[in-house]
Amino acid sequence: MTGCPPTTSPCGLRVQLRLAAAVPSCADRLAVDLQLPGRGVTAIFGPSGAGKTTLLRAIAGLSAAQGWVTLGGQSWQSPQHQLPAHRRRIGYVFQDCALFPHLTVRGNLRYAARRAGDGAPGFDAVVESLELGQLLDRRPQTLSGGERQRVAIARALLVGPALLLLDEPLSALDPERRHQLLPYLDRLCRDQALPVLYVTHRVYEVARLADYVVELRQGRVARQGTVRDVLPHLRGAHEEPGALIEAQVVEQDARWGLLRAAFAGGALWVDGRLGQPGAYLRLQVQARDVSLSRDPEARSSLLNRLPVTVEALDGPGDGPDQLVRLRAGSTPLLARVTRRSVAELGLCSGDQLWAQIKAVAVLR
Ligand SMILES: Nc1ncnc2c1ncn2[C@@H]1O[C@H](COP(=O)(O)OP(=O)(O)OP(=O)(O)O)[C@@H](O)[C@H]1O
Repeated sequence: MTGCPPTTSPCGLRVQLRLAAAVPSCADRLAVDLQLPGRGVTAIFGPSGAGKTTLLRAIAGLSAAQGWVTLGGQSWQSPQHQLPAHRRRIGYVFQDCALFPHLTVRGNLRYAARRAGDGAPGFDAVVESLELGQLLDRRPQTLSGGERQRVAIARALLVGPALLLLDEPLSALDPERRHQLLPYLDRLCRDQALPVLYVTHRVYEVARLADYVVELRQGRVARQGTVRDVLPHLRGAHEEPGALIEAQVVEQDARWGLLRAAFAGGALWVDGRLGQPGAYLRLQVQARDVSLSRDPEARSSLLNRLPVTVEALDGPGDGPDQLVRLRAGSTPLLARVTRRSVAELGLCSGDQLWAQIKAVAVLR
């Protein structure tokens, strides 16, 4: 990183930070230069040890990183001054949520509400939005993991933060509870007119929640951009890579229980129970659910076929499969096919093909 001050943007979160390694001969633990949107969810994605928590703590002023942090044109940190952590108007939800065990849920929330700054949401509104009314008289140790996380998120919101930091808020939960909490998080993040940084190492959570993505590796930014552009490049442990399509429902087929959702690269039929005409849907198509054909007339049981252009072929790995990067219009898509099929179809970048899509998940 250079020693130059970043150009400040009137809105958005500007972060240019460096945190030296404990061992002087080693590379910095963190060195990032980010210009992030002023609202919506930015996923901070990366494997264990990539520096995700280190980045959040540095932005919060909880570790002695050097550089600049500016939010909405207001400087929180520069080489000349450092706003202390408690004056940064941050709501921070940790992996293990750390509620006060001697206080009830109400007591925990009231404690946060007393620290509320100007423009903080009201107690009742937050309790309602996270459906905590039935839990107010309970103590944290009597709550499920998902309920505790909802309380922790409510507590962070009650402070009236200018920035919300969520550090793997679902990681301590089993898959079912994770699934239950995701809609709360989704709604909450969309309702807030503030930037949310959401740390995760799960591609599914990125696809579900994020607008913008920063991929970290070894304390450096490996990739950043809109979720649509970055998602097909993310590899989570035991997760199939895939692409994200933002589409609008343009037709309802009541007879067969289907909806047609259109986007710049074409249209897809999806489960008719998952939306209404006119609704905007976020769709995920996994690489293993996409096959390729050169024949525009190929008869098949698959309803969804899109004209695509081959953008690139990922290098073959150890196994028999290969990932083919495609574009449907301007929308990235990904197909997993066998290396044998790549050879038999003679696939090269620039080729125009048909993508046949076996399954489309409606994320929201
Ligand atoms: N207090 C510390 N002192 C020195 N090194 C640390 C400290 N805390 C973390 N590290 C190291 O910094 C690197 C980044 O750690 P960090 O906790 O930010 O990763 P992470 O991406 O959040 O990982 P995880 O997903 O496992 O939580 C790791 O190599 C870690 O061992």
